[in-house]
Amino acid sequence: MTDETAAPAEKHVFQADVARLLHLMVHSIYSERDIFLRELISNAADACEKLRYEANSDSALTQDGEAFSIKVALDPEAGTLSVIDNGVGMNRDELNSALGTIANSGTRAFLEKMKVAENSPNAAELIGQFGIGFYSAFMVADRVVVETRRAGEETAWRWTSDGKGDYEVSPLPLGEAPARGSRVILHLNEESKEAYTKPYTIERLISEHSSAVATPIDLVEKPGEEPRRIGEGAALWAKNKSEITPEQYKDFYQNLSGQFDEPALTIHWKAEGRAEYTVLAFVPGSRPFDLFDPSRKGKAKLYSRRVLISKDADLLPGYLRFMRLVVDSPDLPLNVSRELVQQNAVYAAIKKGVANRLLQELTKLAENEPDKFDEVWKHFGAVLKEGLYEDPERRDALLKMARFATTEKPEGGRSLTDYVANLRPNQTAIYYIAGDGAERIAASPQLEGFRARGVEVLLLSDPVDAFWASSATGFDGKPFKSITQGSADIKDIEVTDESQKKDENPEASAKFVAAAKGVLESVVEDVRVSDRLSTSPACLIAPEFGLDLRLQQILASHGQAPDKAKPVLEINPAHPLVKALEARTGDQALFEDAVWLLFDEARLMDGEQPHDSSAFAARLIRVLGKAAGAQS
Ligand SMILES: Nc1ncnc2c1ncn2[C@@H]1O[C@H](COP(=O)(O)OP(=O)(O)OP(=O)(O)O)[C@@H](O)[C@H]1O
Repeated sequence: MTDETAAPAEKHVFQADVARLLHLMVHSIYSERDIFLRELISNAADACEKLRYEANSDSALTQDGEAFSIKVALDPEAGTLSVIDNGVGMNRDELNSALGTIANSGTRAFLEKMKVAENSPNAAELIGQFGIGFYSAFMVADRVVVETRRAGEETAWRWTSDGKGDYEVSPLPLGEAPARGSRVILHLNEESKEAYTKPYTIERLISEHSSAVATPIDLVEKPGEEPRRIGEGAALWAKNKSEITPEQYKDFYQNLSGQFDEPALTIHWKAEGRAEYTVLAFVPGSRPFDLFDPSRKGKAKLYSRRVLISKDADLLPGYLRFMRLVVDSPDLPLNVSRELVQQNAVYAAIKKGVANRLLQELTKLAENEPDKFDEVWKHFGAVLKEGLYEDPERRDALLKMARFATTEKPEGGRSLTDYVANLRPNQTAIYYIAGDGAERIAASPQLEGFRARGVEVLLLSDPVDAFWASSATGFDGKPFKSITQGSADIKDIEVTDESQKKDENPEASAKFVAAAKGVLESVVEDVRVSDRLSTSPACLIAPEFGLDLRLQQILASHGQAPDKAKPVLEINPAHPLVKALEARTGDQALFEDAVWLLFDEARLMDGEQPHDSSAFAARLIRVLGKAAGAQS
């Protein structure tokens, strides 16, 4: 016996967050308790994959020759269920850090989310997405014992807890310990005892939730019985497509992603040539919780001949990070560190090949099954659009599949190909307006002249839009043009809405514009007559060169304050107010107040504050007073 096995048991208190998680488990998400088995089997499979990897550089770790397997052992009399693996196991330090704290960032995110939705009906999905794993055992057990021995080590440990606040770690005599790996023994609570010691229930749960696990699973129905194989543990991706059922693909996806939805698209192929590799990839049916995580990391599982190299390889460009996939290549070296693998030439070739193929498949879906693709775009369009400025090489392919809300189709789903087919005579550009909130931008005065001419405008309300749209060169030979910047270029397009045809007096307008410019000189670059207004009296436009107004706003909301260029105020000469002001010469005070108010009103319509709030208030009161006939 070593000194350590003679040492007494150590008591530890759970980290505060673990205690909270355990409380939540038992009280809020109790109805989803079946999930515990999937979580424990997934940990057991991970432990096997970890050891398979480590054994590559140290074959002594698996010299006993025992094949990797997971056993689920039932003992109806004792009321226990055990999940036993011969994977990597844990030493004392690993045990303390893995099963006493919350090391996993997903679990932390889960706790945050549950703060908001304590009794959320979607708790099961949340559990799946955040992978709270091991602690879910306490939904069905009033005591959990983990007996574990790290492969290659001469000490073993027993971890015990009732999940109520603390846990104990004590040495486990080698005679009682597994040769390698872990036994997770659940002493089932009264409500769970019967259900989870019934072989057919367990078999059903395993086939529903764990059938795609890449390690064989055996069931021991009661003590002394021979193990019976119920999961073959074959890597699904290595099989022929024709041998795989849609159910199996779905199970695999759910295991891989931790989500409970149906995949929106399943892509499975084998590449041969410079690098040989197999890919099984899925577009999720809903948004994963960490889609907009600032790290923007993808989640590809990378294997070399079924040995897991990395659980979350950074294989995909950031804008494809929503995809879930497995890549297995015999050409990837196993004897270098995980970090170095990512600098390998074969890895680079795989990376390129995978991204190209995934985009091709998305394009195909957009062309052949537009309704299905619309759903994908609804969930992930905002992410895919990041590729428009990040990946110039694939920009055209991305533009082709992109879908937009437009003035013709505010609900979205419009492609640029359809937009271009709908160009009006003399229309030379693809027009867009970018900004916060689809409804707000759809109500922008800058759109009026375009609507009056039947010119379709893209309504871009994702924050990423202002970035790509200002750098993209065009589509199908037509440049993109912001309708809140520069001149409108739509004079030559015929007005289709008769009611919007203007009755103008160019001379009076020129005078009005010159005088208004004198008043607003300090705050605008120019004042001019507008082509783009039909019902509003005025609007603001960014000058031709410089940053688009909306891009300035978006940058400011991200804490970056670009040097703001002065805007241009455009006036609608056909508006009754402007006409009245043109006609009413001689009241300079009223004219100045009115011009300032027009300027501030245009700012308000753009979601900005008035230029000077107290001056704005004073002017408003003065003008209203005059209108009401108040004595000054
Ligand atoms: N059977 C096991 N063998 C070896 N280590 C294990 C086993 N079960 C759990 N662990 C360790 O405990 C840690 C915590 O497990 P838990 O299931 O809570 O989260 P996780 O598996 O890391 O996260 P996720 O569920 O997102 O994959 C694991 O990362 C692993 O280090």
